Amino acid sequence: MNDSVTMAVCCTGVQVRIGRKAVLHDITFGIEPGQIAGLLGPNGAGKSTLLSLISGIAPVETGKIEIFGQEAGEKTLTQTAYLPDRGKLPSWLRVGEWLAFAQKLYPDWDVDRARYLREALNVQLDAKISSLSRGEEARLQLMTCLSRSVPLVLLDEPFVGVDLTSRERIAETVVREMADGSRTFLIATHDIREMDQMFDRIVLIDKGSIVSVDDTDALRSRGMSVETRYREVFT
Ligand SMILES: Nc1ncnc2c1ncn2[C@@H]1O[C@H](COP(=O)(O)OP(=O)(O)OP(=O)(O)O)[C@@H](O)[C@H]1O
Repeated sequence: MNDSVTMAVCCTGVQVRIGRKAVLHDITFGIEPGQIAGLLGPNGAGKSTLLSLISGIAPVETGKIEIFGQEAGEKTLTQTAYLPDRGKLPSWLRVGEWLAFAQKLYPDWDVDRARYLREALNVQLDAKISSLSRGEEARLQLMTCLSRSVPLVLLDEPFVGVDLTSRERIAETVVREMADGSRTFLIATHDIREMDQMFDRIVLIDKGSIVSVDDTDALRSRGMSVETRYREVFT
């Protein structure tokens, strides 16, 4: 970890219990500004729980999470765009109506970027949200999230239900979106192959504990891909 820069995300000793179950244990890691980080691990590892805390919508009870040096919570909501794993869009609206609403809802909405993403992700404006397939709704949700010009983007399983070629196209689109290095991304995903080349850092988590944090340059210099590292740690 580079101590001379203010980290985009800095988690220190974060613990979470849900009921009697310990879900996160002593989570400590950092993501530097401009990095694209993958949060990877098996089902039930604690990825969604951790992302919701980093997003500021759920309170941190034990430990500390800082977003660009500020404690995660209400004040950092304007700095993060969060795509939750089970988010739902208002089904009674048409896509165009939803996007017009989102533009008013989010002061940081970037009209040009939204137009570019709508075309790149092939989002149809006149469809009713209730009539969208799971993959079409996932693309609309991703588009909504990426159209905001916040410095930190948190994506929880952005590709669920999305077919292979769309996934690859979205990965390319997301890369292009990310390429200027001005924004930091933390992405929880099981689609490691499509994202392999994008990650600068991977945070591997299992049973609520961080198992490893690796910079992908260092992995690649050892001849390892993200996938081979994942298999090494988890099998
Ligand atoms: N509301 C809840 N009540 C009880 N247990 C919960 C609750 N939410 C999460 N958990 C438990 O916390 C653990 C972590 O769940 P979480 O959804 O964060 O994992 P995940 O890594 O995102 O999993 P997946 O890859 O399957 O989406 C799981 O064991 C889950 O059963």
